Amino acid sequence: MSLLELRHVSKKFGSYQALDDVSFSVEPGRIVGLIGPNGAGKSTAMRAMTGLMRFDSGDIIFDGQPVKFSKTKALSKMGNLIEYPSIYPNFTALDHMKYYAMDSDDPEDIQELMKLTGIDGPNFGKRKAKHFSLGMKQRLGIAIALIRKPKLVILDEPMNGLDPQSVREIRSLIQELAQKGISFLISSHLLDELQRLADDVVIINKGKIIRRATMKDFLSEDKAEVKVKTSDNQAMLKVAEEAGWNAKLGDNDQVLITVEEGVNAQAVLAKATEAKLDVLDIQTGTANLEEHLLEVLSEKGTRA
Ligand SMILES: Nc1ncnc2c1ncn2[C@@H]1O[C@H](COP(=O)(O)OP(=O)(O)OP(=O)(O)O)[C@@H](O)[C@H]1O
Repeated sequence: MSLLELRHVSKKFGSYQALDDVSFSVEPGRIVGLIGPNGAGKSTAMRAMTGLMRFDSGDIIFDGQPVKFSKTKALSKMGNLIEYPSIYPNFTALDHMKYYAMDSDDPEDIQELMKLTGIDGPNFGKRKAKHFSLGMKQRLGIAIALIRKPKLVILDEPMNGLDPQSVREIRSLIQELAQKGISFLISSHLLDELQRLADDVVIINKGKIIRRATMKDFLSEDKAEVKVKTSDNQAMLKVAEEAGWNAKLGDNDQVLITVEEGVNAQAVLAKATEAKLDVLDIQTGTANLEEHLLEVLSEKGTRA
């Protein structure tokens, strides 16, 4: 059974359709990336599924129970960092943990949790939150979200504003927690990061889900391409088109040619040489998440 399931969820703000028949699920122990351009409806969907916002129609089921606006029993097993837990400037990390544990009927062992999330180290100690870096606050936020022993943690842009070292640390923390069986639903603009982290992707645009897949399947949908840079890319494009190949100009001053039978780097090189073009660079590869995502969004004619 899915841990979280959205079934045909819709939400309008006035006449604006922010969520339009949204359905997707999060399976136990999976890290799911919720991806979409600005204004796509990611935060709205996250707020609906945590009971922070009313939705107009459809169902949201979490851990076997319907999610309704206002607190429900189910929500105690959902940790969310959408609306940040208040961080009090004069509290230490331990003060925060004690304070939020009081709120819970069955809190996780605080010392254990502080160790697990790395907020028990010398950097934290007696230091007050007003002196924490963004990365430290993010760790503390995750630790607070875990106090209620959640089965699902929802993170809206968890890597925002973090330096590369903190991004790495938060990534390994999430992976470690997922291995312990906690599911994550994460929205992020840092697609490289999601590519490394997420098991599944859900793509939303203009309030509609346009794709649900495992990250592996989503990336492998993308066809391999020969990426070639020559002394005259317009001429190279013409050569490729005359050969009947599927080719286009790429963003990065390259000609991109889809690999298919008889079309590979060697064949491209041969054609370029025949046309007396200097090949400056040639490589074969698949697009990354960002490139493939842009392609999917434009395919649907909904690119924002
Ligand atoms: N309370 C609100 N009242 C009116 N419109 C809203 C409200 N909240 C969100 N919207 C609109 O709904 C749409 C979806 O917003 P949402 O914040 O869910 O997008 P998002 O995918 O999270 O975007 P971003 O990546 O920019 O955070 C936007 O057009 C936004 O302006």
